[in-house]
Amino acid sequence: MAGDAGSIPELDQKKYDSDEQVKIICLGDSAVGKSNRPQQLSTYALTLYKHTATVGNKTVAIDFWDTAGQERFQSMHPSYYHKAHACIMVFDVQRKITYKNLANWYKELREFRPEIPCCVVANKIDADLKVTQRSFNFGKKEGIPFYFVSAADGTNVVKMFREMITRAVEYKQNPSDFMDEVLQELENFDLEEKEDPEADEVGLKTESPELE
Ligand SMILES: Nc1nc2c(ncn2[C@@H]2O[C@H](COP(=O)(O)OP(=O)(O)OP(=O)(O)O)[C@@H](O)[C@H]2O)c(=O)[nH]1
Ligand SMILES: [Mg+2]
Repeated sequence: MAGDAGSIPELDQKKYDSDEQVKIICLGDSAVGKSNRPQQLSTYALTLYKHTATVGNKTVAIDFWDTAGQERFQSMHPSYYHKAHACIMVFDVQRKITYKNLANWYKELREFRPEIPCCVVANKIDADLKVTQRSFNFGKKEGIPFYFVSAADGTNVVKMFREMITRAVEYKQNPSDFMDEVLQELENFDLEEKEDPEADEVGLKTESPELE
């Protein structure tokens, strides 16, 4: 695959310029449950979960971007953030450090995407339901929505995804980010096809799981 990355349609981020395509990214430490799958040696650096939803009277295709591996370096490749319309930040209620690290993830997110909607997800509540009585203040000041979730038993998962999809679509229709608009303008001028420089580094996998 190496050397021919420009021909991988999934990695062509131009598609996110069209009205019907939305990109939502997941951030958070390793093993917080972003992908909700048994621990495995990561073969793929990047997985796109594909989903379609109806928002208003429009059908929208959503790509959920999920990575394995890069989180260990506490930093993501800039292309991960590129053109993202919303971000889901996940921590594990059983591991305090993953909650503390949200601040780092949020800082990096805002460097690349200053205005996109985001939320905080407290995952694995099935392991200890008492945590739902605790209050987690991260993001409160900024008004970032917070969800108690169990990816394992499905609690709040569909609700969270639905709300994030709606917010992503709203953001796309009405970006509050001045830089977004400038970049969009610049891209309209850039008529040349370019090779995707980072595509060599990722193994790509796409999946279409049911959200409900
Ligand atoms: N009890 C419980 N375990 C969960 C839940 N979600 C995920 N897990 C478990 O947590 C472990 C890590 O889950 P992953 O989905 O691999 O976590 P990740 O954040 O995608 O990790 P990386 O891909 O390494 O970044 C696995 O053993 C999952 O089975 C949950 O809601 N409840
Ligand atoms: Mg994962």
